[in-house]
Amino acid sequence: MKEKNPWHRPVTIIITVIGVIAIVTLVTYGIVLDAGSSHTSLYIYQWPAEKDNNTGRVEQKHHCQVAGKGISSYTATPYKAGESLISCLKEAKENIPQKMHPETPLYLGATAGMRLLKLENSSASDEVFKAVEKTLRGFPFSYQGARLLAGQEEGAFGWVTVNYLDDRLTQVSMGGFKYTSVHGNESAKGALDLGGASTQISFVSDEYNGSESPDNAVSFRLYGYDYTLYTHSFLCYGKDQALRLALSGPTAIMDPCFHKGYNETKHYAAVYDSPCVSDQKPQIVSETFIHLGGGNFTQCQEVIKSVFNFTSCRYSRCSFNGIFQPPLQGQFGAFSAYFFVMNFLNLTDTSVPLKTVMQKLSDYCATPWTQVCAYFKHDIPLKYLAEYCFSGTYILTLMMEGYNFTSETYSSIKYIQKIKNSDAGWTLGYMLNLTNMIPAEAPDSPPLTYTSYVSVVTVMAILLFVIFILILYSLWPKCNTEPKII
Ligand SMILES: O=c1ccn([C@@H]2O[C@H](COP(=O)(O)OP(=O)(O)O)[C@@H](O)[C@H]2O)c(=O)[nH]1
Repeated sequence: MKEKNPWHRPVTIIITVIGVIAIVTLVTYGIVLDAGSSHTSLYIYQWPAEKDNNTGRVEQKHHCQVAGKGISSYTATPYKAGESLISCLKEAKENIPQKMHPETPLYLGATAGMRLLKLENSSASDEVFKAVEKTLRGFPFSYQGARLLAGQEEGAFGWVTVNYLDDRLTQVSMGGFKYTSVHGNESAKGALDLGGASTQISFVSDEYNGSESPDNAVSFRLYGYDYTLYTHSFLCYGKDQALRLALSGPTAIMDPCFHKGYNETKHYAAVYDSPCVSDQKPQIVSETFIHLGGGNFTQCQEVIKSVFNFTSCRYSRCSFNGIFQPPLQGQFGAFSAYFFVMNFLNLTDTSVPLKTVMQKLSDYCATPWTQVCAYFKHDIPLKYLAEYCFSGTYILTLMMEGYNFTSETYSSIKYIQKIKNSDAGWTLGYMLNLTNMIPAEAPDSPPLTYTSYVSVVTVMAILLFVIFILILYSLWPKCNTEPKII
């Protein structure tokens, strides 16, 4: 009889061990599309399958930016809103193993652009949603719906994302000794989100329990702690709509928020075709106007202040437009356009005194347009480049005048784009909520990141393998052993 190859057994063991690793490191995926006013982004999240529903740390695996404008811009040709998503959905197919496609939840949430479209033309908004749904259903994922997020949800889920990624929600227990690392109101971080059409502020305050202005309250129980979050979304106060608010009115032509030398002929329709400003359209025959830059930060601040209403407040305290806001508390993470703008302006360092930040922005606004263009035109589209003086001034005015930050509390704000490789924004919080991934009660074991989890499993598997080999070696029949004659 042919003698068995002695290497068969180790090979079998290696294959078994690899198989075990493959099973225990199975990954679950989720996809969320953020259909914003200016553009749509697709995010793929991943987490260890076996930690589903527990403390498994969800991480962003992939981000795809849909080409073109936001879905709300396709009112004339709604099917194109659906088609615009195809290339990112194809990318998602490539980034998620095929066998996982049917169990990968797919969500789309639309924000302020679609809120405005719904106000303006509800049937057009329905058509866009239908087109988008048709495309999403055509992909092999588990379609979970395309819907309009309320401003309050956008704010609250942004807050959940920031605090989840920052590990500010969990209670850690180690070696039987349970201690609270960071938790509750004292250490939760506020969230400031600036979009194109709306802006959100969300934070917990010891002085807010939801009894005053209950519409601003969202309550959660997360990892054993109760939170009553204050949140408000200001529709029309995203940076693109705020620019329209600032441009509208008789003083629009010489604009201090644009650089000196900026001179563009623009259509009135492009400014006024939004429900945020449509009632302010001037009664003039001309279709166009000349937009001239004045490059003056102080005057720009005055123009921007005029888009906020500080006169009426029926609560104990307000931010602006008669909206209640409790006293600011703790640290804040400012993301989305807050980051894009301040990063471009090189002003993300909030340890720099506010006075210096304002001086730098003032110098930037005073830079002639020809000089700005010559310096940046190869890297940044001119339309965006022209708006950074306005956007930076808007951000500082919104924070200081609108939300009541002071030169002392300005340093409590951190401009952030990503936390641990995941983008800050509402999408992760939305998915965590819909997949019930954050337990109401505290878990027993400390959470591991996916990478640490895989590392631990791999080290354990290698150890097991080494032990197997050692046992095998000790039991292996020794070929050179002399046969004993009894
Ligand atoms: O690299 C970028 C990407 C976006 N934006 C701006 O950030 C805002 C993002 O708005 P979005 O459409 O995401 O949000 P929504 O209005 O729906 O809240 C828009 O003003 C964009 O022009 C930017 O300045 N730089």
